[in-house]
Amino acid sequence: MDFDARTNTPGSGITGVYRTGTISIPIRAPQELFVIEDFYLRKVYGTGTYSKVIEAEKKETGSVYALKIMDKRYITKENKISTVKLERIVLDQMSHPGIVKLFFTFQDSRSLYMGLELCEGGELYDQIKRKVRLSEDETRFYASEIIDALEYLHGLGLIHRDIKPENLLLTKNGHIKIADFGSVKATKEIKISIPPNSLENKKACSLDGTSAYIPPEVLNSFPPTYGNDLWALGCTIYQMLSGTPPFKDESEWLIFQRIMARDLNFTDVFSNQAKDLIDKLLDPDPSNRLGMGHDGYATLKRHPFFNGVIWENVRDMPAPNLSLGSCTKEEDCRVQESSSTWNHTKTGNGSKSSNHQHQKAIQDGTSDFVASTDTRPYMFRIASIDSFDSKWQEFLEDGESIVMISKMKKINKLTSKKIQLIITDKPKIIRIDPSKLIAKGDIVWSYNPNELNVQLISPTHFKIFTTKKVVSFEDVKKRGLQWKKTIEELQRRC
Ligand SMILES: Nc1ncnc2c1ncn2[C@@H]1O[C@H](COP(=O)(O)OP(=O)(O)OP(=O)(O)O)[C@@H](O)[C@H]1O
Repeated sequence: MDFDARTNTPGSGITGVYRTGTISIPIRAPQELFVIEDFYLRKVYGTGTYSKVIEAEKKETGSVYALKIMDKRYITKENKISTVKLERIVLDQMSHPGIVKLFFTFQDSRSLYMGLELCEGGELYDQIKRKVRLSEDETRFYASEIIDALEYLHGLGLIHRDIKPENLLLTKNGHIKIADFGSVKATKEIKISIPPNSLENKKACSLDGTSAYIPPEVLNSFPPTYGNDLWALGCTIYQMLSGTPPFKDESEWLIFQRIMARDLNFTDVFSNQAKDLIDKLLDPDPSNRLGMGHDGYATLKRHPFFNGVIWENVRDMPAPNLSLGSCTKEEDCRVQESSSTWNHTKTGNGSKSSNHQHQKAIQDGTSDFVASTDTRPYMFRIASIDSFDSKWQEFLEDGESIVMISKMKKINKLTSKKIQLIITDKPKIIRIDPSKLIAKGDIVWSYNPNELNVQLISPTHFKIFTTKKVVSFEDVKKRGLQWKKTIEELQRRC
């Protein structure tokens, strides 16, 4: 990541240039030469798969931000560099009251930092949980603000791909801001500058998003469309009104079955208008969903559920009262403002933990936040992320990219072995011993499903059949279906 923070174009709001290959993208939020000690670190707002978000006050100015701290080791190990770059570039160029703002970035040897607009009201998810379910007026308010922001996002040619109540944050005044652009996808209609290759459909066959909000066409490996976000909006509106998402079950596998079967049930809490709106957003055909027609969002906004909403001034509507949690100061997990830096290793299973889980972990002493002192010279601490080569690159040929990668167990009759399974866009299925970093041989690729196919035994167990052998795997992250779909999609590309 090559960034010239000193380039300043007066009057344009542009404060620097992001260089990627031969392309230069003007950027507004500069990469600063800050260090973590420049901030008072306060409440932990949440943890993501490879990040934590902490309230941080800049000591010098008193300005308060949501500091998103991302673990470089994890980003490189899981091949997320391009994802993080795209999120940063996209956030930088958006300007809408319904989308969280990026103010600056900086980095040290361990982490990348994004200084984001703080959303003190927490997640919409917490509001739903605390109130059990939201009234139709409250739902209308939040849905209108989400639609306003989605219309802007789609108008720029971007698909969010992870719309859900956890990624819809609230300001202290109770207004919605869409956050977490880690799954964002640029379409061919893109109207902002993005790094080269971001349009390549490398991940078309991967299951991005959160299981309960994934639309059926994504489970069927179709490329993403704006319709993905409209399906997720339908699920979110359902969840606001009833307290739970429409497709829920004990495992991801069972949730997917319900989505595919469109097993949608409405209880008495739904008015006819709400039912009709949700039904039309959860249309199995993405091109039929409200908001996807030739007049774009107009039909969606005209739906009777939104009667009375003045779309031109949607952000001026009075927000519902926030139901605030009973966070005590002790739970606030305040951290000392000493010259500490943070050892932010990835959280256990990579899943997101809520503030409460995290605060409990801190009380239990099991938090993965450990104060430490980085004694390395400053120049080392501002090394660019591009200098951190992914350890898997050596197993790839020039120009070959990873489509999917998982750590799992290869099950033999009596034993099992840890293995890193990688599938590339070549396509090639590579097995690597993750501790010795030695290639354990490829699984012979074939475009013919009679010669290579995947059988799903359970969400965690799957077998890859080739003409020569059968290899059995256990993926504790339950990505068996994802592996099956990915292999099948790559076979279809032939
Ligand atoms: N600007 C913000 N203000 C307040 N809280 C925030 C902000 N951004 C994120 N959070 C909180 O931090 C949590 C983690 O956010 P983060 O973006 O790091 O993870 P994520 O990308 O949502 O997770 P994952 O990578 O697993 O999808 C969010 O769910 C949210 O509760």
